[in-house]
Amino acid sequence: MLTKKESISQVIVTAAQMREIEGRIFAAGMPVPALMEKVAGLIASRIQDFSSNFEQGRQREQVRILPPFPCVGILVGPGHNGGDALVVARELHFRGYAVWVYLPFDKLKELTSQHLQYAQSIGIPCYGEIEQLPDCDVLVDGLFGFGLERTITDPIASVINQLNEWNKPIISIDLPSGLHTDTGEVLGTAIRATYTLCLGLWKQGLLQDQALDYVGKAELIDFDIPWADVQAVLEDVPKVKRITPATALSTLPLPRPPVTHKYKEGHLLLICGSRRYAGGAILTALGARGSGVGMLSIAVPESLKQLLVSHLPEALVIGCPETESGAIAQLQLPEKTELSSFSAIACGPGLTKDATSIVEEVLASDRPLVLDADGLNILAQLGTIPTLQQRPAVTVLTPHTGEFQRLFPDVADAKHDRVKAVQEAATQSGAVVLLKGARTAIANPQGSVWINPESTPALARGGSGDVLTGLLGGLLAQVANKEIPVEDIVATAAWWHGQAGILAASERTELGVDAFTLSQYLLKVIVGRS
Ligand SMILES: NC(=O)C1=CN([C@@H]2O[C@H](COP(=O)(O)OP(=O)(O)OC[C@H]3O[C@@H](n4cnc5c(N)ncnc54)[C@H](OP(=O)(O)O)[C@@H]3O)[C@@H](O)[C@H]2O)[C@@H](O)CC1
Ligand SMILES: Nc1ncnc2c1ncn2[C@@H]1O[C@H](COP(=O)(O)OP(=O)(O)O)[C@@H](O)[C@H]1O
Ligand SMILES: [K+]
Repeated sequence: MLTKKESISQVIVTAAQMREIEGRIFAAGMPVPALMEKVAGLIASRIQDFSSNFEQGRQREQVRILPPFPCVGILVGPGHNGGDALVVARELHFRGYAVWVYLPFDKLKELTSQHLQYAQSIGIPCYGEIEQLPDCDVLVDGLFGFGLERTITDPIASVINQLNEWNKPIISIDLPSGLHTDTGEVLGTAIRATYTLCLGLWKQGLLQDQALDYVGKAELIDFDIPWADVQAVLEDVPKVKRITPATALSTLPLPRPPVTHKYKEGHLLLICGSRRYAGGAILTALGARGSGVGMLSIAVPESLKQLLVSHLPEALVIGCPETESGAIAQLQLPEKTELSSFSAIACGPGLTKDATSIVEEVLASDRPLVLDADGLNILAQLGTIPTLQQRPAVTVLTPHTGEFQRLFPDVADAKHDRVKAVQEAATQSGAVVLLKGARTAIANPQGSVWINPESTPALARGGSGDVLTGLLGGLLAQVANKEIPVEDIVATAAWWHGQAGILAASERTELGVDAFTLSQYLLKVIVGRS
């Protein structure tokens, strides 16, 4: 059972949903100015943390950017994001900071205008021209929040560009001004934040790949939104959620029952590799090993059998007849073994496109199936995505953006709105779809989405996807008979994979996480945590 705090930290909303949730809070009697006061008070305290902890040595990593009592420049927009910023300015002023306000707008919302009047009355300098601005240590960005709907044009666009060029740390309130709240698209131009303090609930745009260059380090400022209001608004819509450690760890097949045997702990069949791509088969198998799966069988071309045995002595390696090009020509399973003997099948890494008949064969099986890499390219060529709906077991597709576009050419651009794209692909295909990226997104056919909120560019490296395929196949095999939604298992694999990358990068730098090393870090992620 998740605590309320954990549940809140999973929720992802669009601007329209956030507005509806806030509308309910106001309708229930919470005054708008009181909520702004509460939220901005929390922001001011967090900013104070960033500098005061510098002396106390707490949260060192977060505060390295700010000296004690930095001079703070506050950027104020016309709406309530600007209102928040003015309350922050007032609070920091009273707490002893040197503060100035920059307000490049004439027309303000009523509440924002009142806060401006008061800020001026207590002597906070307010400027309207960028040329007038004094130096400062940090900028607080309250230009636009979730109310931004139109493209930013000059003169504000050029103001934002100039402020970015100052190269100061910038703390954005709610989201970096200029980003679309839902898609993360840059609307003309946007503030490049060092930190984003997202208010109340995670905004979807902050978890879209195209926003990440602007978001910096993001954290949630929880201002006690009643859970009942969140539920009421999100009740009938497909949920978009962040994968958190609590949910991922609770999906792991741990602890094992005391009385069990290897086949009860899942039997995974991997079908991978070719003479040309031998390494992909090894990496996939190492990913599967990392999952703890009870029994691992690996079908590879005959000429790769010895190589696989030498790397994975515990696996049953099945050498298959090969095509002239060195791809698997035919699945030759051991006697009395059928595809239906396995708990799950993962197929694709390193196959080449010459293994078409193999992909057809696994698609015709009644087993949970993960298709990746050439498995996906072959599926796209076969044009049989519509038949996935009729498979008696789940199909999981794990494309990167290129593979995604080949598989789903009529789904709107996967670069523009990855959440919508992955939802459409899953609904269209009846498969669970994992769209790889910096913020990997996973959707089920009903449109529910998980997003992995943490990863590392260290994973942008050949072979790391193979490790994920093996890990995912191994997890699926272990929990195939349990009542866990498949998308939760896929999300757990994505989280585990990302965390292994983060851990490896923290010890070895982002250049030190080759795919083999990544596979060796899988175990370290869960030791002591589950
Ligand atoms: N609801 C609450 O009380 C709470 C809300 N909170 C805070 O409020 C924020 C949302 O506030 P918001 O709705 O006022 O919108 P916001 O993001 O400040 O900007 C909209 C303004 O910008 C203007 N504008 C738009 N596009 C433009 C463009 N391209 N170029 C120029 N102008 C443009 C637009 O003007 P208009 O469209 O009317 O011309 C409008 O005036 C939210 O992110 C959070 O920080 C928290 O305090 C918690 C309580
Ligand atoms: N910039 C990034 N940040 C975080 N994760 C990334 C990034 N780039 C790639 N990844 C992850 O690395 C993996 C790459 O997989 P893939 O493209 O299939 O590689 P390969 O086919 O070489 O194994 C995916 O899990 C993806 O989510
Ligand atoms: K902002």
